[in-house]
Parts: sequence; C-alpha cells; structure tokens
Amino acid sequence: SSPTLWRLTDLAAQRVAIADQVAAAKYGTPSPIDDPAREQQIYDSVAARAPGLGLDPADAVRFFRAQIEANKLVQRGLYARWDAHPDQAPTTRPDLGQIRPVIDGLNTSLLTELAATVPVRAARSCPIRQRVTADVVDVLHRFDALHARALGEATSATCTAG
Ligand SMILES: O=C(O)C(=O)C[C@]1(C(=O)O)C=C[C@@H](O)C=C1
Repeated sequence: SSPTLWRLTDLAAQRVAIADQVAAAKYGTPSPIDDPAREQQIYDSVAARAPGLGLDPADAVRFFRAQIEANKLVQRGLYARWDAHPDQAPTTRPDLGQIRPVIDGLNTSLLTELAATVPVRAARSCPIRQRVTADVVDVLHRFDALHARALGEATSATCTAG
C-alpha cells in the first residue's frame, strides 16, 4: 500500500487524459457528453465494491463523482475548442466501446488506490500534499490549462478530513 498520493493522482490524471479520446469519439455524433446511465453503472459498481476494500461507499462515490465531472469538463472544453477552431478537431473517430474498458480499468485501479490511501487522505496535511502532488503531475503529463483545471476538479474530493 502506498503512503503517498502520487499513484492516486497519476491515475486521476490518466482518467483526465482519456477524456480527449471520449470527446473525439462523441464529437459530431448524436451521442451527448452526459450519459447518466453509464454514470449510474459506475457509481453502483463503486458502491458495491467499496465495503470489501474497507471504504465507505458514500465517500468512494463522492470521489468518483469528481472524476466524472472532471472528465466532462475536459470534453466540454474540447468541444468549445473544436467548434471555435475546426482545424483542431479530430479527423478520426475512436470507438467508445474500446475506450470504456480502459476507463473501467482505471476505475478499478483508482478504487484500489483509494483504499491504500485512507490514512493520508484523512490526515490534516492532505490538502497541501494533494495540491503539491497535482501541480507536479500536471507538469509530468504536460497538461494544458483545461486539463490542469480538470485534474484540480478530479482531486477536489481526495481529502476526507475537515
Ligand atoms: O463513457 C462515457 O460516455 C463518458 O463520457 C465518460 C464518463 C466518465 O467519466 O466515466 C463521463 C461522462 C458520461 O456521463 C459518462 C461517463
């Protein structure tokens, strides 16, 4: 088990990054960014698995709500960018059916890491640790302002104290 927020934050960053592919899969199609049925499926799965990992289901769901909001923030930002600059819009359309299993894998890893970080997430030092960790992960992933803002959103529910 990891005593730091590095792995959790890197996984959240991977989930933010994959939103680019989700947006490219949906842009210019009738599929809306928001898919409440898919979200509910994720929340149900997370809530069902949480107790077995020693996690409070409501806490785990709260964390995943932030991951999904962050993902949608990126998708909306990219849509706006692509509408304004059609030359930057994707020229190939990835298959959402191939992206979601990758997201499922990230969700499982995030849940495992959530369980491994219960003490550090409950510590009084969590907010400052999370801020510093997210700043470094932004750099490592070479995130632009949109993706950095999304990682900030994704990590907003990491700390459980306070
Ligand atoms: O799977 C999708 O369709 C996504 O857009 C990804 C995602 C997610 O973050 O998991 C985000 C928004 C949708 O409402 C459902 C799920």
